[in-house]
Amino acid sequence: MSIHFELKKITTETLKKMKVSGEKISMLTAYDYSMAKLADEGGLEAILVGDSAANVMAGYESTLPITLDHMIYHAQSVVRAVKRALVIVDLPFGTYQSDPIQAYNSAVRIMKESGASAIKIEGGEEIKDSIKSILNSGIPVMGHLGLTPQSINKFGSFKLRAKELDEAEKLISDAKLLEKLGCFSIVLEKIPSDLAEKISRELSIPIIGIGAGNETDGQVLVIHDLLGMNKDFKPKFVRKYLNLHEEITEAVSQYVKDVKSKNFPNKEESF
Ligand SMILES: Nc1nc(=O)c2c([nH]1)NC[C@@H]1CN(c3ccc(C(=O)N[C@@H](CCC(=O)O)C(=O)O)cc3)CN21
Ligand SMILES: CC(C)C(=O)C(=O)O
Ligand SMILES: [Mg+2]
Repeated sequence: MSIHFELKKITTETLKKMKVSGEKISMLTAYDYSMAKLADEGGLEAILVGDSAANVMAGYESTLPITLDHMIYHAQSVVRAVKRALVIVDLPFGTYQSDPIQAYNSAVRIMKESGASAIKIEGGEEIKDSIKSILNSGIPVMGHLGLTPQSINKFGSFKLRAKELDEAEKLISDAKLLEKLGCFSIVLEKIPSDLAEKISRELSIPIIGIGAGNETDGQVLVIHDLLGMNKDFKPKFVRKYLNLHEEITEAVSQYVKDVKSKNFPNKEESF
């Protein structure tokens, strides 16, 4: 299969134009050089260095433990691989909520040390001063509303968000606020499809959904989920395009067999 898209760097403006023209935006996560290269060559518009690295890369139960230093390390690896996609980096838990100066310092470190093009930040009204201060320094900001995993200890579960009217109204007003502040895009996670559709229609910035139906302006998934690398994580919103868990464990056990039987290495593989 050949790469038939234009090899031109995607910008936040490209995503805004795609919304206007009705072309859907595809985004996946990546945390390391090899996977980011594959993702970029597959033709994604955006690559998210998600704080889901805490789960996927480091095996933590939640996204809370990952540090700014860890996120910068992942972002540096991804930036070295990517030629075309827009690289966006999650601000991790505890690096932006206390005040606008903390948020500014964290976002500036990511941009300075990784070379990424934008940051993503979880929350609405509560963190508006932090978002403003990042935007004021010229850093593009992507919002993230609905199921915000850094607040899992407040929510208590990964259940559908904004099912009830009061939470849906708060989400709509938060989304409008993020647009007004100047965010270039918003991720909506695990909310009813009709609510995500309404917000996508009412706002002029691109809305990227995960578990938010197919009427948003684009979609995002964790790449390991789409590749079927983790047997145990299968929420309803994931579509598995490969079953790499099976492929890889089978390859490894074939290798084990070959080593034990001295089938590997053979003459051609030896000096
Ligand atoms: N591998 C991976 N994929 C993700 O999409 C992801 C992460 N990790 N880590 C950070 C957050 C956490 N996310 C999550 C986690 C769980 C559900 C979820 O639906 N969990 C349950 C249902 C929980 C319930 O209804 O009570 C499930 O069906 O697996 C959704 C998003 C999304 N993010
Ligand atoms: C699932 C996406 C939106 C995310 O925030 C992450 O991977 O950290
Ligand atoms: Mg995240």
